[in-house]
Amino acid sequence: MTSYVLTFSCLDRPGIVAKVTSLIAQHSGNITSAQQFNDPATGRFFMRVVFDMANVETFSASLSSIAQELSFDWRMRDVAKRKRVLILVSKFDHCLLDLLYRVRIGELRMDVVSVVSNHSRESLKLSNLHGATFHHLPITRSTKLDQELQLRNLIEETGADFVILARYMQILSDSMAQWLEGRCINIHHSFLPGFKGARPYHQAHERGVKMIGATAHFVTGDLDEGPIIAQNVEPITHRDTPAMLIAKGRAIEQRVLASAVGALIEDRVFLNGRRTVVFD
Ligand SMILES: Nc1nc2c(c(=O)[nH]1)N[C@@H](CN(C=O)c1ccc(C(=O)N[C@@H](CCC(=O)O)C(=O)O)cc1)CN2
Repeated sequence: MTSYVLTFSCLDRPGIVAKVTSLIAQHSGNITSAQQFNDPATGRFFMRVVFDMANVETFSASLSSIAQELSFDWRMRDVAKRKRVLILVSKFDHCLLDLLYRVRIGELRMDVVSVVSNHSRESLKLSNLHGATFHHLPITRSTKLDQELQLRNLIEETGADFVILARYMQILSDSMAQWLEGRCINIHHSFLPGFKGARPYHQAHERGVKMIGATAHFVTGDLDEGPIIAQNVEPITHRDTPAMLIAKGRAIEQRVLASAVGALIEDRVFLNGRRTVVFD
């Protein structure tokens, strides 16, 4: 018996759940988890179903015809098939190392196919990458498009399902962001929409806020504007200098990114226009 996760979304109407769950039962499947959301704002319906089934081929064929009838966009995969992830990092490696540690202890069940940086491995003092290959792709304003072409080739060669910007401090071009639509996420070191840009902790200190946070979001051509997947905050005080905010922020960034990556690789995240649906 194999465990599968099926995710789909479509325009909402009566009978969708009944059709899909009956089809699973007709093919001797056993549903072990089911979550759904009807968005009154967009009229869209979202569902994630995990089920055990011996022979999925005939089920998949029948589901295709229902999908055509209900014009829904669906994906299904064997739960045991691990997602392949490429991680981009610049100078600060705390989010990268946290993800690699969570993979090593089995918390994040994914394969890190490559770690890519615009800085050299020596300058990053990156010792143990737990088996992931490292690629140094330097970038300047004049070499940006060439560098992005190298990055595209690497993403294709490694068969990465997702790209994670784990404090990668270069802005991806519109064409690169478009090519990676729905499969590239970034950890921004502020509670968006506040303090976009490269130096959010200094902006936060300047503004005198009493909470700082971090935001994991899909990457789009609009800087720090992509659909949000996860956020978290922590209180700070007038005693916190920008350097102390940067230090306090590391742990927030790490847990917010890990939460978003976990949801992504378990197919619990749906794009819903400028927003997301994230099932527990
Ligand atoms: N197309 C996108 N690319 C990136 C996004 C995004 O949302 N869309 N997020 C950034 C990450 N980021 C904040 O989270 C960020 C990174 C870099 C900058 C910035 O101004 N960079 C300067 C250069 C800075 C440097 O060299 O240190 C620049 O590129 O001119 C702002 C925000 C990752 N990419």
